[in-house]
Amino acid sequence: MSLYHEAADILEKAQKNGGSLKSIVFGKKTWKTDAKTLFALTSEAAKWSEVLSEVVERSGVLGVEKTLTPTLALLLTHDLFLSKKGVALPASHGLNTSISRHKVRLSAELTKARLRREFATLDALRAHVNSEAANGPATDSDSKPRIRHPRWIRINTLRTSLDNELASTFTDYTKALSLKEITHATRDQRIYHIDEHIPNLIAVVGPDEPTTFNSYKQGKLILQEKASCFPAYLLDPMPDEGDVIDACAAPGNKTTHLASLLADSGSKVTACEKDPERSKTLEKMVKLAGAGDIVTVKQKQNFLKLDPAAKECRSVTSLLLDPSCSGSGIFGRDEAMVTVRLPSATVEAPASKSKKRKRGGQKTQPAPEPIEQAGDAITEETPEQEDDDDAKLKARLDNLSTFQLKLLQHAMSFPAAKRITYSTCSIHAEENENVVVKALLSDIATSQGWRIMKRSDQVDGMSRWHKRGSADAVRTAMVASASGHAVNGLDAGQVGDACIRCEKGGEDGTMGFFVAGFVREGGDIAMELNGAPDEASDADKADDDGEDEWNGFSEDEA
Ligand SMILES: C[S@@+](CC[C@H](N)C(=O)[O-])C[C@H]1O[C@@H](n2cnc3c(N)ncnc32)[C@H](O)[C@@H]1O
Repeated sequence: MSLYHEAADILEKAQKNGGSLKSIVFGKKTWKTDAKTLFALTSEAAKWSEVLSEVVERSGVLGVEKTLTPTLALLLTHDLFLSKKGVALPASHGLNTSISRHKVRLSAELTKARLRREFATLDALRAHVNSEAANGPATDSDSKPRIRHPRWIRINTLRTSLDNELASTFTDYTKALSLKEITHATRDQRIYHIDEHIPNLIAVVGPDEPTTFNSYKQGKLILQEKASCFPAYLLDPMPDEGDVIDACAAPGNKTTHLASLLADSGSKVTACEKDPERSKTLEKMVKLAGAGDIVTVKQKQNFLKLDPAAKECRSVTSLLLDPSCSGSGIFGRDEAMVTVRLPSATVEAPASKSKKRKRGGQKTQPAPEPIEQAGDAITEETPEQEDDDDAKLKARLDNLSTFQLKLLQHAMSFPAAKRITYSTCSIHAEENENVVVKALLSDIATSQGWRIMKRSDQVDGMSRWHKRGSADAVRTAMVASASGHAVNGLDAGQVGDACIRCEKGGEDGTMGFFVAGFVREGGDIAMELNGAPDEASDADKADDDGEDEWNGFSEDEA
């Protein structure tokens, strides 16, 4: 398959499923073309897709060229006019000739498309297209104002304070009283909003790139999605109560958040990270955030192999568990605001309007709606890999949730633990409510008295958060687990209400996210300290066997 056929495949998938280009390209290892080349071409073509679809449709080439699918025509037109190297095929290649012989007609349509948009030169149009891709168009396809995804910035109180930053880094910014002012801001406005749920978190919009701020470079500001701040805040580690483990820690956003919550308390955080490369990033992040005195990084540490009965674990009263997941709740920085719009297959050549036909096996269909992939920088997990079919997705979710449950049960086996948070940036119930219900019904939970942290027992900002877990998903998991209709004496509605969800995109300005808290009343040492519980040994054994381990989507340090 050529570069263009593979690129067409990618764009069609992105357009059909709304998936991210990055995950489609890099989630598959069997491309014939170099993945970077494919990503470069498809992301450029996606940026230009609205203009080029118009050009291809109006030129009528699709009505006369049998070998060209709409997507191939768009890609080839892109390279013909907009790539420095031109079409990456020999001049005699069928695809090249099928587009090149319409160069004059296509060029005229490109000029008309530019003039309709009131740009005097192609360079001016290019600048506009690049800016729209970076910042998002001002309106949706139906001319409604587009919801902007804020940049969420956590003020690192280990190094600075909210007041200091507002008076320095954000001195040119105006305070917005509601998040809506941020999500509906115009592109040139500089505004901040102090979040009403998470202390020391602000939402920002403006033309400046926060990674260029000095405060960011000095570790005073941490770019962290709002939802990603929920787990440490929900865990609510009590100063002087005991120590905390961050079980799956890299790149370290939640680790440094925990450290800031525990500053001056005497309690310590142990951060485990299994992956060697990500361990280095974690170490760097902890240092930059000024959290080195509070956090001990255990590089290359598989959490499942940490012995809960070991002396170093006896003081651990809280655990934060944020394992690898499908990443289905997130969107990638690289494709923020990209719209994939493909030409309609039904367009006919002006000269032969009666000769309507299908091309390249592609079904004739109405012009597809643009798909927005709005997003912001996320560094903790890469976006979801595209699954070709439901069976593959199911298998992947089964694999992930088995691993996630194992980690959660291992966390429950720490003898002095009183609180655990479990979180994913997944939208799938399989990784969320299902795991929670299975964990609550497991032997380790029932024997050690683990319960769900009820909404009424949650820290203020989290009990006020409006979007809760799915009662239906909890009910389904209860029925599947043959537990009847209650867990911990709570019905599905109450367990669902104890779980917290965030929606991907929309007025909340969040990514798709899930978090649940677990508590153990009393929380006293409830087992023999010189022997790990059976579940832990089983987990270790499974890990040794290389089974049920998921390593798929955690490499993103971009
Ligand atoms: C979703 S990311 C964590 C993001 C992190 N909590 C943050 O907020 O920056 C999951 C991490 O867990 C690591 N991981 C996966 N399995 C692990 C295990 N068994 N033990 C320790 N780390 C693990 C992955 O390598 C990955 O870095």
